[in-house]
Amino acid sequence: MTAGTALPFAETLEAVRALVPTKLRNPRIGIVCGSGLSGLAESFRETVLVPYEKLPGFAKSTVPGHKSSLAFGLTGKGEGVSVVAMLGRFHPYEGHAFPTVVYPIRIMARLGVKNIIITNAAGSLNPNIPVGTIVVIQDHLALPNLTCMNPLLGPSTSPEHPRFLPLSDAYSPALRRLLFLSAHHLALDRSALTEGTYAWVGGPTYETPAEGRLLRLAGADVVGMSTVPEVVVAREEGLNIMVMSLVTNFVVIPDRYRSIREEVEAELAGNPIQLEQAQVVSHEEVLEVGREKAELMKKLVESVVERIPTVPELQ
Ligand SMILES: O=P(O)(O)O[C@H]1O[C@H](CO)[C@@H](O)[C@H]1O
Ligand SMILES: Nc1nc2[nH]cnc2c(=O)[nH]1
Repeated sequence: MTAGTALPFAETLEAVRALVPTKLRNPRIGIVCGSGLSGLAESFRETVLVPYEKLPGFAKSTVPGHKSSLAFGLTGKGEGVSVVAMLGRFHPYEGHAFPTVVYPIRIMARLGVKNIIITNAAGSLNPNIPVGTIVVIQDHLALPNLTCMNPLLGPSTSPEHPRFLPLSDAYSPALRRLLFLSAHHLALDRSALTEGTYAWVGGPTYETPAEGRLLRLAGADVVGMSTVPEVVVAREEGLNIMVMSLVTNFVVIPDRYRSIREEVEAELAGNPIQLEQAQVVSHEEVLEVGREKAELMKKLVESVVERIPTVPELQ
């Protein structure tokens, strides 16, 4: 789908009606599983998996660590809470146009979702936020949005949606509060969960040291290649939003560059030196940390989901 193409909402909703039992098809809570985090839906009960290929308007996720299905199910104690999870998302760098990237969010909203928990894997730009930390996002910095790469570009999708959407209040304080309460009830170490700002970049290349430094200087704590288009559209659809970034690696920002000139001059002077080699990040490393922290992320998400029905402003 490209900007301006009519979106096949009616067909997608009809497919959900045909494939998902009544009890599960109008969830109030949506979850987006980031790289390596599809396990967030493993503890759902009565799960019905709907492959994206059966949903008109959906693409296929091509990134390792992203499955391509919606999982409908129940979570929490007693009767349980009805939820839907995206096992795999679409990123612009895969070649998907913005309307495709955010289409599942618009579908969730039309199914009845009011609260959305978006997860991702991200690189840390902040020396005080080590690998393995979960960062609840308080704000974002989206260089693409500032340069005419905004998911809301193009004709308005509906007269009900504001053309000029404010984003200063995008991240729900009530949901974030539930996350910290959950961390307390799960007796999580205080250092396991922190607050920060997410920088969205296009990818698929990881940052150069200079780019990492720029984002850090601009106030970002973590960086990734997803999430912000989903947040923007979820906000346009009127959803309450919480974003949890799992830090899977450090973005390499050396204090100083390795100087080849110094090395050559030292060698010529008979005192060879070898300065530190630059480190590099890999998607395998990203997925590995996702596996290590999957259980903790799942417990936190479950605990937040269970508490949402108790908060009047989230209904
Ligand atoms: O943001 P998610 O989808 O979790 O994935 C993150 O991990 C991938 C890079 O390793 C990128 O897609 C980045 O955005
Ligand atoms: N842009 C970006 N995305 C990531 N996703 C996981 N780690 C990273 C990273 O270091 N940079």
